[in-house]
Amino acid sequence: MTSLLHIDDLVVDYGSGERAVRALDGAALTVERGQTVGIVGESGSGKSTLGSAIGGLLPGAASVTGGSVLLDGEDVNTMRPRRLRELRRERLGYVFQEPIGSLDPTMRIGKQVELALRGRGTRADVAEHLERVKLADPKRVARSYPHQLSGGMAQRVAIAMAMAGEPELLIADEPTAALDSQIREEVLGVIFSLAEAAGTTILWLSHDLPAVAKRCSEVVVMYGGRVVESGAAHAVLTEPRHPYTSALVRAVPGGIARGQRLVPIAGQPPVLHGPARGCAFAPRCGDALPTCEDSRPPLVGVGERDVLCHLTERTVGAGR
Ligand SMILES: Nc1ncnc2c1ncn2[C@@H]1O[C@H](COP(=O)(O)OP(=O)(O)OP(=O)(O)O)[C@@H](O)[C@H]1O
Repeated sequence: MTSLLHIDDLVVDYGSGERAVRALDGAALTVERGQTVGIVGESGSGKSTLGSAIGGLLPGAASVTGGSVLLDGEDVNTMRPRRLRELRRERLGYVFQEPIGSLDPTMRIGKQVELALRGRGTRADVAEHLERVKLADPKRVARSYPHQLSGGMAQRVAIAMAMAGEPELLIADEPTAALDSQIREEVLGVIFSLAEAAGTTILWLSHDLPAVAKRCSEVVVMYGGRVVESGAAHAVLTEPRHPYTSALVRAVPGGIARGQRLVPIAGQPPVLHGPARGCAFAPRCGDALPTCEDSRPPLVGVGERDVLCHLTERTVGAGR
């Protein structure tokens, strides 16, 4: 069966010419139906660019200069605009960090939810969708305008709208980053339980490793616009193979696995202009070999996971 999402060697630049920033430098990823996938990595690793590229939602400054994004076998990059709009409407849902941005400030919430139900929803349907995201007084919320809601309420509305069409794939780009810590868990709980009930696959872009370890079946670790390690979330985050994943895990206060000390990652993530010559993490990697600086690492399969690393290649064997 065709994978729900298959991204191969995806290259995205912001701007043009020598100063163009390479946000994705050959990103590769496969997501199967029903998985809950956490995409993690420091700021600038390319998570949001990847999330936007899936729905053809990259800003005007960005251009796809290589690779493919196959949704159920169809290439998003070469799709006609009409087909792309149809796909976004019928199969994809997006939730962003700032919920207010996804709501129309001039329209009552009830009307917006009704539109998300493609105009087929009655008042009772609208109230039911608002109730599902655990809004205390759905009728009052339906009569409100976006500016009358708190950030947490607005995010619940945005989730209700994204899930209204029961999408096959929900892309949640740091949906709780702008919310108070006590409601983060509740909002995540709403997203994951609605997705489970609807059979929706989740791609959650996050900085929160412990939360990803707790909620996701798979994890994808990004660095310098590439996926450097991916596999079952628990296995990858408790026994990382890539030096960058190890460093990220060690940097979590309290640690993903007990007994690990807090170790900040020294140095800064790269801003690439054109393809990285070798491994983008090499300048910050304590285990780097001479080859890491000038030869791009191969993807190595280790059991059920993939690791993009020369060291792993040396210890495990040939690349995929
Ligand atoms: N609109 C833009 N114009 C120019 N450069 C951009 C733009 N958006 C992103 N970039 C650059 O592309 C690279 C990848 O950024 P991206 O936002 O995809 O990473 P991220 O992992 O989502 O970061 P964060 O966690 O901070 O959201 C970074 O170097 C970033 O500065």
